[in-house]
Amino acid sequence: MGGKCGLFQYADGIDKLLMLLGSLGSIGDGLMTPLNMIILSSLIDDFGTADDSFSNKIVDEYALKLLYAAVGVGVSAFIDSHLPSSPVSIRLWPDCSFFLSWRLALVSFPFSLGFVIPGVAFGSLLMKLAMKMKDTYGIAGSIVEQAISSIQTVYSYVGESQTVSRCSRALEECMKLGLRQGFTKGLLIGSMGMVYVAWSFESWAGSLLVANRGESRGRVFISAVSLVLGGLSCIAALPNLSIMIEAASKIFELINRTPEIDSEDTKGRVLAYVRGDIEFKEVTLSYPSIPEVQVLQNICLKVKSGKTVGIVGGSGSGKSTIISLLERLGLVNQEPALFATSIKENILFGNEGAMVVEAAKASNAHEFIVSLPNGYNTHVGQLGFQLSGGQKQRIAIARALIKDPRILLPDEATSALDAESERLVQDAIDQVSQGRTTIFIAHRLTTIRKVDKIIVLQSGIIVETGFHDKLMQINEGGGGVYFNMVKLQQSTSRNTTDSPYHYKEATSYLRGQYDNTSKFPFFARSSWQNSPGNTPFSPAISTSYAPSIQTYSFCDGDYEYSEISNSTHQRPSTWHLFHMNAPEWNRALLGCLGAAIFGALQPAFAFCLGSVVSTYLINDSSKLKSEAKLYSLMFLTIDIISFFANLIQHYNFAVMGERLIRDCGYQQMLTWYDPLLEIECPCSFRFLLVLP
Ligand SMILES: Nc1ncnc2c1ncn2[C@@H]1O[C@H](COP(=O)(O)OP(=O)(O)OP(=O)(O)O)[C@@H](O)[C@H]1O
Repeated sequence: MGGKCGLFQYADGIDKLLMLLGSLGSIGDGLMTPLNMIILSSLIDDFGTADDSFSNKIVDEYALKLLYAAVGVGVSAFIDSHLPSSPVSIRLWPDCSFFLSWRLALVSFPFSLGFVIPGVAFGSLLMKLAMKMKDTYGIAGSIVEQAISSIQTVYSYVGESQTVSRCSRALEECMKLGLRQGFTKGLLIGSMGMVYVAWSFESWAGSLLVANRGESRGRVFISAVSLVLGGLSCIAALPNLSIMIEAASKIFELINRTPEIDSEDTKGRVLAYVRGDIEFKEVTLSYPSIPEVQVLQNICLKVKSGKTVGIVGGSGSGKSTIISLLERLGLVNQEPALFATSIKENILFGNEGAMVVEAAKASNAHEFIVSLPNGYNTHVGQLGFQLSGGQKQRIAIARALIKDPRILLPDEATSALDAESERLVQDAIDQVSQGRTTIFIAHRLTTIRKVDKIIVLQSGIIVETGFHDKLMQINEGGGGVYFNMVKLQQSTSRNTTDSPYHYKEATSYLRGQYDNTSKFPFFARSSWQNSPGNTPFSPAISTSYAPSIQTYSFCDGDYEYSEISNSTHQRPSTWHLFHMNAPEWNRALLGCLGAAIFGALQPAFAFCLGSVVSTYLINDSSKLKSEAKLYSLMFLTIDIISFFANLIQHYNFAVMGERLIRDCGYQQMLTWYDPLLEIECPCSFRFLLVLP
């Protein structure tokens, strides 16, 4: 344990001292109940043999003993680790029962295991179910998360019903697991009723020991109490122990992991000055996931410091792979990732105290930044969603520039932009690439006409090299690869400009097709134009729809919708909420019934337990035995009732809870389509009704 691989491998001296103090405290804390038990056993004996001499003096004596025990335990508990049940106390319970009455402890020991075994078995089953449920809820959650983060795409492809049904399928799976979990929980807590079986046996066996063997009444009774409590402590502590061991092994696995590429490794050559010359010498590369495919084959490429190179080629030809091999040198991605902070912080990333405005001016970003209400302090939002693609790219260029890289690698930086943004970004790149080695990847071949060298890639092989005019002159068999790419792009761009079929119309057409067939009322009114989700992008259109907003309620599996004012919506009446809960009434009643029965068993159990103590004090041994038998039978009856009461209670509440979670999740999916509505989800009221 204390060795290099043990549980305490990362503990220093202070940690070990604290753990030692904690352990000592734990021993003291664990002594509390056995000490009390020993004191109480004497008290019961003295009470049983009491005559008129059972005076205040004896009472004072026991009160003082208990006070001393309490002070000692209080001090120990203060320095204890405060685990719900420390291993020390578990260890002391059985010791105490053996000390008080070894015969009873010996014969009753199997009964203690009787409720430890089902506890451990059902407990681990519950744990497995909980892990499965976590994964399944994770799937449902990721569907929602993905849909929300790409809400515009979901809208424009009319993917609402598909997304809702995917999410509800995942939630159905969660519900099935939840029901199994409820049933197992019922079995687990029901099987805890084995504690009554232990009581049943111990009160009967104890009566025999008192009547036939003349054992001390107090010691026999308290020995039985210790045995039961010892078993219960085991059950309470086992999950803690297993969680501790499991957590420790996972943490150590993480700490001990040796990454293949260690970014903190100081070995290797550190260049004092990067001139900017790049050379690929017969580079061949395969990705580990597909080792048989050579993504780059025998690449030889020389770029002199300060020169510009353009890499072109079809999709999957290996352009980005070349750039990936050169990363960390000043990269401008296709989709630049901005951080959810201000523009200034984004530009400064990795280089505090640099000239932000100069970098923004050089990247053509200054003008648009100062036109924003908060200028350089404008928050760009998560991943920069509050900025246009071109604006993001110009900020990314400023960020790259601020590091003053010798090598700049713009990866299709202008591929997703309109003509005006493309011009601004291209100007920025042209400006900042002056005096730096720059390797462009561009799908729009017009952007690399002026570069010093163009590399044409096909399936990871360089098939042509040269500047634009030279490559355009290759005319073998209908032209070279680059020549054909340029021609194809020219004709495609002409066709696109001539086409009257615009994106918005295409989208409206697409939605119209689906809207007619949609089975959800939501989608019937959910057109591109009046969609509240579309508001930020088309305010003029959406305001004309604003006064009338629709909402939905989920009732007996059917959707109702009604028009309400967007400013006022009434809170539903309590009766209405009860009515909405109608499908759950029978489950709620059964669950409450189970809970009430189990609750009622506790006073019955307390009565039986108290009666057993009184019975042990009877001097007539045959009466003692017959009464003890009666209470023994009563404990058994309590056990059986408790098992079924718990099963009924936990299963029915699980059914109810899981249905509510499913419905709420489902309702949530419908609600988030309309960010403006802020409908209070009716199911949340149902939750509130259930939770108390
Ligand atoms: N991480 C990876 N694991 C396995 N294969 C990969 C990985 N990244 C890329 N590839 C494969 O390597 C090949 C080259 O990919 P690469 O991204 O370099 O092409 P590209 O020319 O940049 O394509 P595009 O123009 O579409 O971005 C492709 O066949 C791709 O499927």
